[in-house]
Amino acid sequence: MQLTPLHIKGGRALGGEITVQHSKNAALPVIVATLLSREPVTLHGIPRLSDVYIILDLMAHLGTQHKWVGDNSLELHTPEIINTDAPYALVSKMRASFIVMGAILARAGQATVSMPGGCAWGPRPVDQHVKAFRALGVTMTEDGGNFDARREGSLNGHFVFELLTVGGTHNAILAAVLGDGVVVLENASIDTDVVDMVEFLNSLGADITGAGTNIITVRGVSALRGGAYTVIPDRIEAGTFMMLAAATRSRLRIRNVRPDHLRAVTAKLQEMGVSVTEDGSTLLVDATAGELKPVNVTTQSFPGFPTDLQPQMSTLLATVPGTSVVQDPVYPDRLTHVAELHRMGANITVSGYTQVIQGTRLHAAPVKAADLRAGAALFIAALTTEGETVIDGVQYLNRGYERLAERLRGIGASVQQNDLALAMD
Ligand SMILES: CC(=O)N[C@H]1[C@@H](OP(=O)(O)OP(=O)(O)OC[C@H]2O[C@@H](n3ccc(=O)[nH]c3=O)[C@H](O)[C@@H]2O)O[C@H](CO)[C@@H](O)[C@@H]1O
Ligand SMILES: C=C(OP(=O)(O)O)C(=O)O
Repeated sequence: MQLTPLHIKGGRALGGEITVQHSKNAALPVIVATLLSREPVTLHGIPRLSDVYIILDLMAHLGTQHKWVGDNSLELHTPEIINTDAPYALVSKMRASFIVMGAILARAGQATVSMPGGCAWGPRPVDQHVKAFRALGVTMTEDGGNFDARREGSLNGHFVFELLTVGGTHNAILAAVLGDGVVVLENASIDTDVVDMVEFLNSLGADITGAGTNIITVRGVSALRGGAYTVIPDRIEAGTFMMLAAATRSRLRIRNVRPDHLRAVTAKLQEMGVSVTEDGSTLLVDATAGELKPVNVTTQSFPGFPTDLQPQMSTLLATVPGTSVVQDPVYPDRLTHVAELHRMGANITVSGYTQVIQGTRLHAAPVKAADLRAGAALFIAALTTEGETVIDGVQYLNRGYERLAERLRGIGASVQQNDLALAMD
């Protein structure tokens, strides 16, 4: 859905407190994982985001009935899988939806899922998903832009991922939960979103051990029961607000945080001279005292510095005097924020996946988000500048930040939008 642009006037410090939503990237696989149970499941902490509506559309096609209960709780029930395909029209809207393959395969024995294709910042390969399925006994064929997966019996065996993949680990676990086989995944992702999905599945009766380590063992069970679960807080949204506080030289109290999910981010901000204090599930970020220092940042899989915070960090560093170097080997083409920041006066030179950033004072300009975290980078940049910045491409922000304009206004930001309505279910 096309949304009207955000009009942001910045250049002044923000203050007060902001509450972080629950995690988009944990909620999506947990929602998909409900496909494995015939019983009703209630999920709490589901952010009202366009990505969530897209996955719910896809699941409705597969046979899931859903009902929102209050603002952020969702009842889901999949008594039967009524279709075993995930068509291009639905998968292409959100590449992460490829993990429905594992869940459909587990429940129905066969799945046909459209190839996810590339995205605004480069290729999003699924070769590791496919290799894992094959190694575990699934017959995989490719035809007409679709992957077809079939299993005769239960999944069984070992697979060593060639690289750390969050979605690949989700997919392989989902495929192995039901049945009587034993699957061992080595070099598995230790990401918080993998751990959250496993804790959810185990709460329904799955038998998965080792989540949060590089070796995950899935022992098949005959069926899952229903239940209720609350998704973890969104560490990427929390990190975005931490960088917003630093970039606007503000003092912000950020609530509903798992500080242990943000250690790499906290350490980098502290290295820059930002004060970050933990108090239970609250972080106090204070960038009001003294000049900030430039730093070098390289993205890594969890627990390293997340690629999903790279554009926001690059923007913060674009405001810090001196030279910083930011490298994103996880997604080497994730650079759509750079040309837009240039329009705002940023001094960033790009070579491969390396940005060399000379800090300066940014100025307002009309800009356009081409993807979600580039959009986050732009609202941070806008809030550092005097004058009015108009940000187009707001539909990308609605993929990941719930009621953004309203919540930014709550910490003193001047953010206007004529039509903030999200697509409703
Ligand atoms: C909805 C969701 O949770 N998305 C997140 C998830 O995406 P996603 O799960 O798609 O990302 P992966 O962890 O799979 O990707 C990590 C790296 O592995 C590569 N790769 C991945 C799979 C594969 O089969 N082959 C391959 O080469 C990717 O190109 C990338 O370089 O983790 C990414 C990395 O933390 C985040 O940026 C995304 O926000
Ligand atoms: C890139 C992201 O999501 P996706 O993997 O769905 O594109 C993100 O959350 O920053």
